[in-house]
Amino acid sequence: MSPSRLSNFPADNSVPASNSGASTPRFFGKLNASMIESKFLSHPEDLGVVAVGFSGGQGKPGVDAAPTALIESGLLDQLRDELGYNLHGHGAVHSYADLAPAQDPPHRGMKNPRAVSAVTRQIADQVYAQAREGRLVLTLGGDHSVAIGTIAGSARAVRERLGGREMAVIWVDAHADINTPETSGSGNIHGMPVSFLTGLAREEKEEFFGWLKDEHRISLKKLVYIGLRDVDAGEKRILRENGIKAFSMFDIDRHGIGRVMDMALAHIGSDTPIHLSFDVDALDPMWAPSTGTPVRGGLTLREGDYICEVVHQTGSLVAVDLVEVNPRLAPEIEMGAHETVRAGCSLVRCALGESLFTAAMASTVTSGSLVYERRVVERVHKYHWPAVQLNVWILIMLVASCLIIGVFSTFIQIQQVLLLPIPWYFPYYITVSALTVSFILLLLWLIFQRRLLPSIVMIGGFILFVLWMVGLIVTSIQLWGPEGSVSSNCSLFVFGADPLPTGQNLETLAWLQQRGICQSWQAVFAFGLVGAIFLLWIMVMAYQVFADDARDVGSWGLMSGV
Ligand SMILES: NC(=[NH2+])NCCC[C@H](N)C(=O)O
Repeated sequence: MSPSRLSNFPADNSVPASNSGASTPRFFGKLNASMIESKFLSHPEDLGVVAVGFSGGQGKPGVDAAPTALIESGLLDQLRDELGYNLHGHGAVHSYADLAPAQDPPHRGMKNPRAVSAVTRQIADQVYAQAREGRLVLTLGGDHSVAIGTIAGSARAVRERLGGREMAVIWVDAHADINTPETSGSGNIHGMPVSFLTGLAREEKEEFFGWLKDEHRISLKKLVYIGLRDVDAGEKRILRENGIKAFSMFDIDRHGIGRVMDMALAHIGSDTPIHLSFDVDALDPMWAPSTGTPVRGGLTLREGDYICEVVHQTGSLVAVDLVEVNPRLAPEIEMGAHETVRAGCSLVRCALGESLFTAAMASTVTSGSLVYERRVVERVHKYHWPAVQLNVWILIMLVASCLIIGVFSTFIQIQQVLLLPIPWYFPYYITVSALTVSFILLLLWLIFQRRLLPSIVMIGGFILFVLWMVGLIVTSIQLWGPEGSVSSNCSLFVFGADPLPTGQNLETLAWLQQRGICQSWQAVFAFGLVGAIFLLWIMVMAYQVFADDARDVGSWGLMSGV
């Protein structure tokens, strides 16, 4: 993070706001909004802009001045002149002063509940009105409570336009903002929007977010966090209990932003519209100091830009929020507000396709139909097999298989010596047992390679279980079947022989041999039964290992750093 990185900015961004449009080299002309084909927008070249000058979701004044600061720094001009969007609804920064209630005492501990509810309701309508037209919607906040409105509005429009389809949300933030009124320590609603949007927090009364209906809500399964590093205890519990996909700064350090985004987008899938809600405090205060709740150890500006770029490249983007820029804060940091606004502009331009514009201009080979394939995602699984149980299973199955092989090989020999035919199930059971031994060897090899996949174990276990059951049933029929059953012969002639032959003579030897055969039958049955049960057990074990993984990967399980 050398200061020289600052010089990476396009030159036009450092010129004072209002001339930035004029400073654009003329030959750029007006290009198509984006080189990426939009999957869900009918008018991707149209950008609905909602500028929200609202700060009631938290206590620090100034965040309501952000839209004006962003616009004055030339953001909208750049979107129109350089990225080629047709802007809609960008005429005014809304202050929602008319919605301020005369009195607004706390409700369930929430501060300014009536004001935030009324304003977000109005924002929902504004965003919906733009999104309904099949436009991309950009909301400039405001504090993060405004996302109650933006997401409610775009979720509703997506459902309506795309036949009830659900929308995913990528929430880039240092905070999870998923407190319920009851878990919140501050009472600030900018720490609660996600709980209202997912239905974790609910209210009947219209004036306290009772206007949020199912059509406005998003599923907890379609929510992905990126950049978390300051999560309240109650929020951690909510994330864990609901298995919410969350990539903390720890995950970004470990895997890198590239892999984290691959995993995040793989979770969402390529067939789901995406709403990107970007809180500028996800960036490290080094890049964005002027924000209400800065937390050190955040994203670099480049990482933030990258997130926006790859989300744009999916072609699934339907709406973008940029919130929590507060130009009045961090006056002690030289150019702090300017830098924060600049960072915000950079994020928005990336989300709206700037890098592609640059890439296409710079490339000598790409044409207008530049398409970025999303890389095939390789998910990292960490399966936790119960070591002791697995070892016991392997040992017992080995013993059972070897015993059955031994017994039936002996039986075959005996039949041969006695010149009797060999029944089919002798070689059958030997084959099944040999297969079991091979399966165990395969498992051992996979364990050694650290690639023991539950699916392999489940499929193998199931096939062997079926084969093994056939053997077990045939043995039972031989033992207790209707005619000349082994069991009754044994108890009658062998165990029940009266008097028991004794002494060193052929009769005694023959009796001993017969007793051995009878006992072998019993052992085969016993181990056949044990084997079948153990094969069931390994399938259950594999299923549990699989289920544990599904709960862990990429969700709170990876977030040991928070
Ligand atoms: N959007 C934000 N900056 N949120 C900060 C939330 C901080 C804290 N978790 C709270 O509930 O108050």
